[in-house]
This record gives sequence, structure tokens and C-alpha cells, in this order.
Amino acid sequence: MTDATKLVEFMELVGRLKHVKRTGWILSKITEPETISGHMYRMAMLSFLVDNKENLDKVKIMQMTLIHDLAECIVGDITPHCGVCPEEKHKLEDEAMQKICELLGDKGPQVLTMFREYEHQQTPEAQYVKDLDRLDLIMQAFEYEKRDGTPGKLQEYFTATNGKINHPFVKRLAEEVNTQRDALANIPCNNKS
Ligand SMILES: Nc1nc2c(ncn2[C@H]2C[C@H](O)[C@@H](COP(=O)(O)O)O2)c(=O)[nH]1
Ligand SMILES: [Mn+2]
Repeated sequence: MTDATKLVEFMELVGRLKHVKRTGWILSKITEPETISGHMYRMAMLSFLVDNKENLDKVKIMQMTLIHDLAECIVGDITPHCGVCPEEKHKLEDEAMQKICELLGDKGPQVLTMFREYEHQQTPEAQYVKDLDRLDLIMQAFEYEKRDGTPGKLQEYFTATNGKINHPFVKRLAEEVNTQRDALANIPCNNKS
């Protein structure tokens, strides 16, 4: 295949993420759930807020947010409740990323390396992106509870991420989400707008 042919195939694979809905919300019976790309988009937007004074590579963080779930265009969005063990999930996603990166010519290796850096969680940037992953999850859960008038329905997502966000800035945002969610839950039913 020509380079252009491979890149069109890459674009089609990426394009799937604009339409594949996140499995967690489907399992939670959320109507009109977000797509995988929507999840990664908000994370990428949050990367603008990384403090320039910190010794963090902002560009790497942004790039990593945009590829961290890229493998899901082939393997799908696997939740912790899909019966796929973490080792198998890593293997499936790594194999998928190898296929995807083969389409990218000389850019492929750097994308594959960055994906593996995220998966191994060994660098501050990878850990920051994982924190953003968890923040976006609870933010989206809070938005669904507000939209659907179902306070507390998605508690499992808050429980699953509780205490697992480590970077102080991201933790502060998560605390604000929780504060607003708790306040909303305590408003008497007849006072809710
Ligand atoms: N039912 C649950 N689903 C969860 C939980 N934590 C994550 N998830 C979902 C969200 C996504 O659909 C999928 C994987 O998300 P990644 O961003 O890690 O690819 O799993 C949970 O606690 N409960
Ligand atoms: Mn994710």
C-alpha cells in the first residue's frame, strides 16, 4: 500500500472513535452516551491548564491524552466489568496499537512508544494523563446525573476513582466536582431547578 493509502486507513480507524460510544455508560443504561473521542477531547482540552512552572511536558501530555484510548478503534472500549483481565486488555490494545502505528510510517514508533509509556504509568506525564482520565470519568458521570435528574445513580464511578487522583491540581478539580455533586444531592427535591 502507498503511504497515502495507509494514512487514509489510519484516518478511518481514528474516525471510528468519533462514533463508538463508551461502554461504561452503555452498561449504566445512559441514553445518548459520549463517544471515545469526546472523552479524549475534554482530556486534551484540560492539558492546556498544565502549569507552565511545573516540570511537565505539556505537549506530551496533550498528545498522550489523544492516543491513550486510540487502540479502542480496533479492540473496543473494555470496562473493568467486561470480564477481560488487565493483562489481556493490555495485550489486545498493544497488538492493536502496533497495527495502527504500522500505518504511520516513520511517525509510528513515537506513537507506539508514547502509548506504552502511558500504559506503563512510569512517568509524571503518563500519571497526569491517567489522573485526567479519571477526572473526565467523574465529570461525565456528574453531568449525566444532572442531565437525567438521577443524583447518586453513577456512584460506582466516584467510588472506583476515589483517592486515585494524585496530582494536586487535578485532585482539586475532582474535589470541586464532588463538592458540587454533594451539594446538588442535598437540595430538597422540591427546590431542584
Ligand atoms: N461500569 C464501570 N465502568 C467503568 C469504570 N471505570 C471505567 N469504566 C469504563 C469507562 C470506559 O467505558 C471504560 C474504559 O475507560 P478507559 O478510559 O480506561 O479506556 O471503562 C467503573 O468503575 N465502572
Ligand atoms: Mn480513557
